[in-house]
Amino acid sequence: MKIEDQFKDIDALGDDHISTSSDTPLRDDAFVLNDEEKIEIIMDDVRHIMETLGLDLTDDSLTGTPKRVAKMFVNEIFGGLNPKRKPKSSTFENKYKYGEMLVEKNITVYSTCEHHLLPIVGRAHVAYISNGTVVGLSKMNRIVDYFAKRPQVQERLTIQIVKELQKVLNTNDVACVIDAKHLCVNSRGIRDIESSTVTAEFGGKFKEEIVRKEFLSYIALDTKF
Ligand SMILES: Nc1nc2c(ncn2[C@@H]2O[C@H](COP(=O)(O)OP(=O)(O)OP(=O)(O)O)[C@@H](O)[C@H]2O)c(=O)[nH]1
Ligand SMILES: [Zn+2]
Repeated sequence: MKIEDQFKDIDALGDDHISTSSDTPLRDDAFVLNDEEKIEIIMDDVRHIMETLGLDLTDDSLTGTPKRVAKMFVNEIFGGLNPKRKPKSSTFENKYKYGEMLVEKNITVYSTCEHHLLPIVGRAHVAYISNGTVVGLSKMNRIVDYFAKRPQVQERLTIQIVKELQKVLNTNDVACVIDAKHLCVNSRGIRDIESSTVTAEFGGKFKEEIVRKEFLSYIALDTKF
């Protein structure tokens, strides 16, 4: 597929092409290969890593691992790199004139640290104040999951979720707090199993102290996983 054609696809999905610092750093040719082609190449790469480590890939427990890992990378844990997987967010008119903030808390986050390719596991709490548009609740879970399914740093994940919801809801009044454990900190390196990381992005009215405090009061008791 020609690069211009890929961009047509992405345009159809409503992605911006002016890359900003909160965008995942992608190469210009990121979508030249299709998913099947990527799986074939990654399979060879994983096999190479395993053989270099001295593993015997003829063992019946190991023989399927390269293909399994390649499929998992492309279709699952890094599936959110492909804009074709971006969830379509159904929105509705706020006919009932609900004027307070809506908070969806304890959204499960499974992501992958882009520095070590180890899991990030936690909870996202998302809030918005309607500007006349309402989004289906599950779409917020789907947006969190879509951006989580990329190599990530937690700061960028938090910002990407807020920016996407601001676009979907046509308002700046969106906030997200994520509390997550990074296995690169918990299971290796410093091996601090207790620590977790909190990141926050407050847009529009959520920058006002009183609004921010209300949001934080709703989630305060639930930052657990
Ligand atoms: N800011 C930020 N840092 C992260 C995130 N995930 C992992 N890191 C950090 O990225 C850093 C990478 O630092 P390096 O010194 O290159 O890696 P390292 O030698 O494996 O470091 P140690 O983990 O301290 O052993 C580490 O300090 C990680 O804890 C994240 O989401 N945000
Ligand atoms: Zn890491």
